[in-house]
Amino acid sequence: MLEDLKQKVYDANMLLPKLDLVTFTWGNVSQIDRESGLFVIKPSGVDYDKLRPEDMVVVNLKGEVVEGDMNPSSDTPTHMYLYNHFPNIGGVVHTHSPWAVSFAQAKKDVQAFGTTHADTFYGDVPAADALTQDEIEGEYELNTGEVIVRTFKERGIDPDAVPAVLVSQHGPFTWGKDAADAVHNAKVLEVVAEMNYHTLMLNPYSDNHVPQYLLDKHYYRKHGANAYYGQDNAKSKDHAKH
Ligand SMILES: O=C(CO)[C@@H](O)[C@H](O)COP(=O)(O)O
Repeated sequence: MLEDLKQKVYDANMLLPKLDLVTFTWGNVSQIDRESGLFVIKPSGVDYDKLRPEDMVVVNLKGEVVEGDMNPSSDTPTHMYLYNHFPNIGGVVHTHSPWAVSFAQAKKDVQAFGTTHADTFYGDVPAADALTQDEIEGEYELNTGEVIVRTFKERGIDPDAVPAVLVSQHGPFTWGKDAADAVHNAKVLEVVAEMNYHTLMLNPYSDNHVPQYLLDKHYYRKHGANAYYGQDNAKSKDHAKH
C-alpha cells in the first residue's frame, strides 16, 4: 500500500546523508497521506546504504503499524503527535545535525538575524523544554511531541510560519508541506544555526533581529496576503501591502 508515498519518503530519507544532515542512522523522515490518515516513516536503525523503498513502514495516527516488516523509527511517536496537532503539515524530519543540536542542547533559540533565516522561518526557531517522561501503563514514554506542541502554544508561535523546533537534550525537528519540504527546512535550519553561532561570536550583543513586520512580509510573500499569521487578518493585509 501507498507505494508512491513510500518512494517519496525513501527519496527524502536518502537526502539526509547527501545534505550532511546525519551521521550513521541518526535521523528520520516521514510523510502523511491526510486522506487515509496513514503516514510512512523510515524503519529504525537501518543504514542508509542498505535502505530500500519497500522497507518504509506504514503507521496510523494511533501509532499502530499498518504495514511493514521492520520497526518504525524510534521517533515515530513524535512524528505522529505532530501530525495530530499541526493539521497543515505533510512531512516531518528529525536529525542530529551538529549546529542545530548544539543550540538544542544549549536550550537557545536560533534567532532571525537576517533574510537567510527569514526566507524560511518567519520568526525565531524556539528551543523547547527538556524531554518529559510520563509513566504510561508502566512504560516510560518520552513525550517529545507534547513538549514541542506545548512550546508553540505557550509562546504563541504559528507552526506554519516557523516549521522547526530545537528539542533540548535531543535535537531539531522540522516539518513542511511534504517530506522533501521538511528536509529543505532541516538543511536551512542547520545552515542558519551555524550562522547564528558566528553572528553571536562576532557580536554577542547582536540585536539586529529582523523586525517582526518584515518577517510577516516574507511570510505573506510566500503564503499569500490572506495567510493568517497569528494576527488580525486586516492588519496582516496592511503589512503585506508595504
Ligand atoms: O535520538 C535517537 C535515538 O536516541 C533517534 O533520533 C535516532 O537518532 C534515530 O533513530 P531511528 O529513526 O533510526 O529509530
